[in-house]
This record gives sequence, structure tokens and C-alpha cells, in this order.
Amino acid sequence: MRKSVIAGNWKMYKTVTEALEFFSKVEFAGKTDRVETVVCAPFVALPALVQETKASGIRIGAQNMHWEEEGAYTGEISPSMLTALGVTHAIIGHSERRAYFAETDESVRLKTRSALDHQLTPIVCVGETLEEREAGRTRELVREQVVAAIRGLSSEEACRLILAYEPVWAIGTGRSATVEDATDVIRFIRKSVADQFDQQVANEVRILYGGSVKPDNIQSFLDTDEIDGALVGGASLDPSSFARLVEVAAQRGDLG
Ligand SMILES: O=C(CO)COP(=O)(O)O
Repeated sequence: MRKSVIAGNWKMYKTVTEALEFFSKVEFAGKTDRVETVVCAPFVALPALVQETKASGIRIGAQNMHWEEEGAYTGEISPSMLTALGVTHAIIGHSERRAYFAETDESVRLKTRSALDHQLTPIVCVGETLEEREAGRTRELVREQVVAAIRGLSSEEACRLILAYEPVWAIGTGRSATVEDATDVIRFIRKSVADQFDQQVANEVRILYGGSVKPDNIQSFLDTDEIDGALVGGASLDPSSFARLVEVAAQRGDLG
């Protein structure tokens, strides 16, 4: 059975002090062996959070990275800077980065490749806008994004990926996708992975749903075998709500 993942994406929220406060208010012990629990925090909070969460089994992730090892790239952070801190995951190609910072399928491919080369787990985001969904282009677009990200990877590397289906219209809107729609697209993503590699790789890749996931709707997403967890924005900022999400996923682990 694939291990469930609950990944919080804090986006541009929380100072270092606030980030540390979050972990002083919440207890994750005993759950993180059943659920891969990741908090993707702003760069400046990463060193303190890696130290703070050492004993708890929580993994700390970045929200972006450059693909080069080092160089004249003002304002950028390299994968080896992240691994040197003890960061284990990196979100790649979030729709906000695609929309506001000109991330392309090609930069997503380079970053995915580089993250894997540096033993970081990439959480690669794909998803359509409302306009694209209404035009019936969801599958075509999502397949394009997935294929671009995994092009050139070996099967072993592909198995280490986490993909996240995040429909843009569901992010931060309070309007999540229905479980049926999310399941349908995620099943299709798994098939796209199988087409590029084989069924065995497709069976191993974890695929998350993201977009207005909250403690009161996560259970319905996790009830389907197809969805391996959630990438959570708003509801990951509050310690008790994030802990609740992890708890629900941990109970699922018990059943498996
Ligand atoms: O963008 C997201 C996670 O990456 C989802 O954000 P919300 O959970 O706030 O909708």
C-alpha cells in the first residue's frame, strides 16, 4: 500500500517566530510513522523548523528551488542548499508560481530532475484553470503537465515522485473539487504515468489532491484508494486543523 502523505503548503505566511509557535502548539508523535507529514515553509523558516521537528518525524519542505547547483542567480535557492539544512521535500510548479512567476513545463521538468538528483522528494503540482475545465481541456492539460515533468526520468526516479492534482479554481476558494472529479483526474494521471513508464511505476507514485482541503472534507478524499493524501494551503496554517488532517490520514493507515 502506498504511504499516505499530508503536506502543508504555508505559502508566504508565518515569520520564523510564528512558524516555531505552530510546532509548540501541536503534537504529532506516533502519527508520522503512518503518514508522511510534510510542512513546506518559507525559505527563511526552514533552518529553525528542521531543528525544531527533528524528533517528531515531521519532514520539512521548500516551496520552490532552482535547478542549478550554484551560480549567478540573484534571489534563488539551490537544491544543495536545501539538503544541507536537512530539508527533504520541495514543491515544484505550484500553479501560483506558474501564474505569477512564469514557471513553465520546462522549468518544472528541470527542477523535478534536479530535486531527484539531490535526493529531495519533489511534490510536482499540476491542474487546470476554471476556463480550461469549462472548455473540456482538463485531461489534455494535466497529461501535458505530467508528461513534461517526468520526461527523461528513470523508472526508479519516477517511483520517488509525489504528484499533486490541484485544480486552480479550487485553491483558496473554499470550493473543493468533488471527490468524483478529483478521483477521475487522479486515475487519469496514474494512467498517464503508466503510459510513460509501466503499471508498476504508476502503482508506486503517490498522487495527492489539493484545493480547499479542510478537516471536514478530507475523509471523503481519503476514502478512495486512488487519492494518496492532500496538499493543503489554508488549513495547514492552523496547528489544530493541520493535526486533525494528519490524524484522519493516520486512521486510514490503520485500516490499510
Ligand atoms: O494551493 C494549495 C496547496 O498547495 C491549496 O490551497 P488551499 O488549501 O488554501 O485551497
